[in-house]
Amino acid sequence: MYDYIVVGGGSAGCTIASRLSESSDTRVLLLEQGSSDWNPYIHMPVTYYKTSKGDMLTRYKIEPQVHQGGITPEFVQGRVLGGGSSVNAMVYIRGCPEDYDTWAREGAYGWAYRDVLPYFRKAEDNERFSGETHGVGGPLGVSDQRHTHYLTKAWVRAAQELGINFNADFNSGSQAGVGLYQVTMRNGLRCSAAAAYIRPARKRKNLTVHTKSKGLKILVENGRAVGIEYLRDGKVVTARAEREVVVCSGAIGSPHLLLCSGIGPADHLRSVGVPVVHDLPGVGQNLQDHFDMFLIYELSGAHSYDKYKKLRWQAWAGLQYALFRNGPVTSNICEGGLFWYGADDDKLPNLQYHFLPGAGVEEGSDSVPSGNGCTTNVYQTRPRSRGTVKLRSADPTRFPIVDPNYLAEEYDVEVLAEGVRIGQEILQQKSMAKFVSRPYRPMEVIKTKAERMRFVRETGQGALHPSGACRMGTDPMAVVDPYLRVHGIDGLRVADTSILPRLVSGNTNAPAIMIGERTADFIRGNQVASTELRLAGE
Ligand SMILES: Cc1cc2nc3c(=O)[nH]c(=O)nc-3n(C[C@H](O)[C@H](O)[C@H](O)COP(=O)(O)OP(=O)(O)OC[C@H]3O[C@@H](n4cnc5c(N)ncnc54)[C@H](O)[C@@H]3O)c2cc1C
Repeated sequence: MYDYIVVGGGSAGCTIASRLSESSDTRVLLLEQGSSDWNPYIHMPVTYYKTSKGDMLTRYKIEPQVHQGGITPEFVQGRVLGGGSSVNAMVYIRGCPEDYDTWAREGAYGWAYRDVLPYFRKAEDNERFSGETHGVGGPLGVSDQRHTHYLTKAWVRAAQELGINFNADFNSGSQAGVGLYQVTMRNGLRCSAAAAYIRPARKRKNLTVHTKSKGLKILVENGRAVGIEYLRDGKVVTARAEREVVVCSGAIGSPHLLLCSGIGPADHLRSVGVPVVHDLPGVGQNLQDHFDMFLIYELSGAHSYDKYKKLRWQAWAGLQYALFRNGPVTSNICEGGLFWYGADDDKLPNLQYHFLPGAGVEEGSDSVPSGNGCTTNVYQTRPRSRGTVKLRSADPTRFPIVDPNYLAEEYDVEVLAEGVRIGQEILQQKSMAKFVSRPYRPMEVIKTKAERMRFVRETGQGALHPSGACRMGTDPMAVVDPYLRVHGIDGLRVADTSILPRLVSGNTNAPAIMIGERTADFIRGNQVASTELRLAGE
């Protein structure tokens, strides 16, 4: 018997399990379907792209995308202790203050920027920044890049040559501008949620971590979650929770687990033969994701990390890392960042760029024929398109039907087309022009908006930031309330990126960890920090 069962050992789940187990009289079970994070490719920053080989990712087969001519782009999620934070590109971004203020205005009371900022700071151990916006001494190492490629610096200069301001801190509350990302690393190693939160807690007798353990069904008795049925070593076992079950199975895993447990839209559950435990129409709705465009270039020489594909360069970089813990092995590759404006009707930057001095690094992106390339990717930070997660079958070991419904809104295509235009212009500036021999994807500088829009529809793919399918709020379609308690079921919370009412303007790992910190505080009754939190009827 446990007090709390946390289902899913990703960014949010590791944070919650660690925080709850700080009280030695609290018994916590953390279940993770993937393996433990033993693989060295997780921890050496530059090898993060290698985590995509093997079984550290769940590869969802998404539905044919109606607004992309029926193609089915890649859609992966972390499947290992640490979840996304163990396989991601380590870019540390929180979104902008207005994201959270919008959540609060729309019914996620108590989640305004001033409410969430203390939790970003609580998590953070920033190497360079301190003060009102940043935290020092928290579990999550946030560092400057130990190695920045000269091509990235050239790209940062090129953006400035186009009239874009330099921004030294994208998390200051003002995103606009170009600069270098801070990264979730400590001492030249990845600082995943598992490394930051679980590793220091592993010795606690009151924390049990079961990897290779997949939650199949939340057990509900008399309207209260009392435990979980899960698969371990080929056997179905049951664990009971005296206080709460906290679902942290990620943007797809969490709605999937609720649906398999009979918590979701009643008609849909019946249609696949799942007995209805609680009719909650919003489960699986409101799925959103950033949508990435890749601009790939051939370089005139070995001016990028691509040269490290050769063994002799790898040996050299490996030696530098072994001796000094610095050099190219410490790069997260997504080094350069830019937030900029893609629509006249939006006062805030709504485009985010990542610059990679290399090609073919990210899921689904191409390398170049000469072997020496670089990549700019750009997504719209606040997409309007919405998709769904539904059950294919009542069998919880089968993948759900995931339809992100990318580009359903024409507005999204237009913003992205503008993103492509600006991205190509940056590469034409003098600081970059001297390194670039030709555009590779697309094959030329696109001249018209119509062609850019076609390029967006034909070549874009999800940016691996799915969110929103267990939306927080106080209206009938909301799945969890602002304390992240599932509406209508006692003793059950959902806490991860699936609760986002709207995607944040940027990468999603830091927000997931913030949600984890906040949830642990809610559970422990420390709700005073959110003075504005008022629930309808309370
Ligand atoms: C390749 C990649 C690159 C990315 N790059 C960045 C980046 O650079 N910066 C950034 O901020 N964000 C990035 N992201 C996104 C970010 O890492 C995720 O959004 C974030 O980690 C999500 O946290 P979470 O807690 O919501 O879910 P996750 O971290 O996905 O955790 C969910 C966990 O639950 C487990 N699980 C699922 N179902 C079950 C079940 N039934 N039983 C038990 N366990 C289950 C999963 O295996 C997983 O470990 C990236 C994501 C990916 C995949």
